[in-house]
Amino acid sequence: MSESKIKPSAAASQNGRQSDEHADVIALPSINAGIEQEREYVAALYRRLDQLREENHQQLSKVRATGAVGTMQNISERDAFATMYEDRLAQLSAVDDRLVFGRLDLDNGDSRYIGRIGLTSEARQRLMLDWRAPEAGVFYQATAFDRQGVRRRRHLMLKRRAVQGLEDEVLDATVLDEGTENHGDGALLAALKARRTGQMGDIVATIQSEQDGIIRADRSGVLVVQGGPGTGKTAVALHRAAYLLYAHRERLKSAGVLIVGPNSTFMSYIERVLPSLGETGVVMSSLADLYPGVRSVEEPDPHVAAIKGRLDWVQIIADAVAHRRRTIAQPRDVTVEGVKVTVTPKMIKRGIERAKATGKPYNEARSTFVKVMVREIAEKLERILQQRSAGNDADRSYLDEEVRQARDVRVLLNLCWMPRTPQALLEDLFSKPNYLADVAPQLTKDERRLLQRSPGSAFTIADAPLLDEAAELLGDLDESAGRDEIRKKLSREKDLENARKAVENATPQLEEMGIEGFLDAEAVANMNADGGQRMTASERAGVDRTWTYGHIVVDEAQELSPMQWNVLMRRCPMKSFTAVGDIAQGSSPSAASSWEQAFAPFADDRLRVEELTVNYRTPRNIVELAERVAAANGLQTTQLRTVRDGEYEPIIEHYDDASALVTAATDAVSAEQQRLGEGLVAVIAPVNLVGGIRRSLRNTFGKRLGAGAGSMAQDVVALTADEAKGLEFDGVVLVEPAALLEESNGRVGSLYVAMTRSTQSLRVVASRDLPAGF
Ligand SMILES: Nc1ncnc2c1ncn2[C@@H]1O[C@H](COP(=O)(O)OP(=O)(O)OP(=O)(O)O)[C@@H](O)[C@H]1O
Repeated sequence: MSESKIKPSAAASQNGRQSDEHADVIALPSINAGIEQEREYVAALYRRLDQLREENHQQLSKVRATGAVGTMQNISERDAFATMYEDRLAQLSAVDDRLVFGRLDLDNGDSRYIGRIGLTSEARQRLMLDWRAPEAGVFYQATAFDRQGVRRRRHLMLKRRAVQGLEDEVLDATVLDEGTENHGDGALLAALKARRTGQMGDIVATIQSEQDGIIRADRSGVLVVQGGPGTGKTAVALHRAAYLLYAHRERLKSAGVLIVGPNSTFMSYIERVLPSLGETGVVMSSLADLYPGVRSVEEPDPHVAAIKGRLDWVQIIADAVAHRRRTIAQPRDVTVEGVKVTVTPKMIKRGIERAKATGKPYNEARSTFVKVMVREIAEKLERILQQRSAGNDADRSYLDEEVRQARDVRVLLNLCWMPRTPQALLEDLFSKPNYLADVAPQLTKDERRLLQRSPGSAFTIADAPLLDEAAELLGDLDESAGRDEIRKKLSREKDLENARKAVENATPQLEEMGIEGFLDAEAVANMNADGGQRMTASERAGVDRTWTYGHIVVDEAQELSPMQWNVLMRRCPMKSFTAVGDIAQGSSPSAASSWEQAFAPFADDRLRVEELTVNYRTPRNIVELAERVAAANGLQTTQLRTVRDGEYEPIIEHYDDASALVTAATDAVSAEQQRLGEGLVAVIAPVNLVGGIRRSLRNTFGKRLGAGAGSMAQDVVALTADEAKGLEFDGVVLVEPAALLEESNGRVGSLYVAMTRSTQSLRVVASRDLPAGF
């Protein structure tokens, strides 16, 4: 370990709050410290961060240098520790930007700094609290009416590592007499007005009290966060994931947390938030990736998506699987080694019943069926052979294998109990109309016709939950899978035991390095599993369909179909969920009309609904327009309070000719960029126009045209209303709202979503009459 010590700053020593006897004790600046003293303290925090990094780095090099020698246990311990140091290094780097953001001064004279992670000095003096620690909660919760022992809350506003400003909220008036000034909510406003980058940022410095209550809410049951656009639902959901990982690290680190969002653009948009909060081990999945191993495409027909979303499929798939098992109507002869053996319907029925009685999934039970049938046929064959050889008792132990290999037998057993993959089962269902008709009487003839498609068609997002359901009932195709499971379980128990010992041995040293609680036996064992392939829990969970998570966070939850919920419920049998969304923004064909309805089949008694009511994103003038349009088209929205009035009035441009729209949209982007000075501008357009608009934007803006949510360097994007879901931009150009309304079959949800994506300005470009409410 390095010998460097953090020296108290001159300024900090002068105010004398802490003794200077120990070289590595850092004195806290006094309550009326100015920016210079805070800078000194912040610099000391960064020195400690750098020191920890250096120590981790050295440990990692040391561990790596030991090479692959020693016992298996030594090697797996070494790998586990290497992974741990790598993870810790990644965490220490990810929190570098704006490491600390707050300070609390309390009635009892104590001061606490609040930051992205907890830090202590080498002498175990607490330097900074993790924002998720129980004692840090008052930073977000204290108000002038309910001070909770807080005299003053100070926001430290950093750019990277540099303190750029301070903002004080004095909750105890006597502090004002000590010369401190009181300010409003400048830190929040500065965050809200900041230029958007195409990547969501964290809000850890300015979480509001209603949001904090949700973030720290109990883990059990289903917590639904209902809120209009821009109320911080996504932000709250991600901070809650980070909070739960901190508060329940033991359990969640090994089981993992899954975050589900609507599409891959959205997943990339939010992917940096958790690392910036010091958390890297979560699994992110869009609805398209719900079934590991199958990359599904959009479902082109919304009617088909609606049909496939119904919970009826649980029964349909069960019947479809059962239908693949059948007896024979008449006895059948099979030839083994030139001898004819008659297989009766009764024998097959007995075999099926015995296999079903194992309670195993279809493919796994099939091996019992095969075993039983092979034995019965072999016995019959043996009797025939005995008769032929007049009771001569030859060794006939080879007969089972002969029977198993016989072509006739294989054909017959496959006919009665065909091994099936989920993909093949679904392909059959959708390409064989009679099969579907047999097993899906719940669907009308027209509905079944809509589902028909040719074999080999790509699987769609709406198929993923059906594949999952089928996989659950079919089980593993590989007959040795059961044995593998047992082997894996035994070796895991051994891994866990080894890991426990390793962690115990290393704990004192780790604590000194500030890695307390960062590692548990379960996590080490996971790293050791899979033949030394170092997979973390999240990596394993992401590829394993049967993995069950400790908690699942679902964004845009109003869009999920009952079948999609069905998959997620299976992935978290504890039913520990955070689902955030807005019923009014629902646009998918299976969108829920109430949260109670969405969860009724799964968790109705464990449902808690919390509401967020302040729109932090969109200025008042744009929100009012969006709410007017929603109301005029029959959509009930909750009235939102807004934080800002809006500097720019919405502009509406009308063109006589639809052919002018592409150029008009391109010009509108330039006009918005001029109006805003700088910023990320998105064109949100009907599906049939967006391609042409992209081409035109490419001609005008070249490389500045970005894909997805945009980026710092790419400040122009063009998206459909669906793609824009959950994203935000400094300026929005909305093209032909009447067509946006039409393409979602008159449901105004998508148009409402599109209108509320802007943080600054909105410009509408239209050739047709505007929908009611404009
Ligand atoms: N407490 C806060 N401090 C700073 N910014 C905040 C805060 N709460 C929300 N925001 C910002 O408001 C914007 C909207 O947040 P978010 O995307 O989480 O809202 P949402 O409710 O999910 O919106 P939508 O339903 O429209 O997609 C984001 O830029 C977010 O960073």
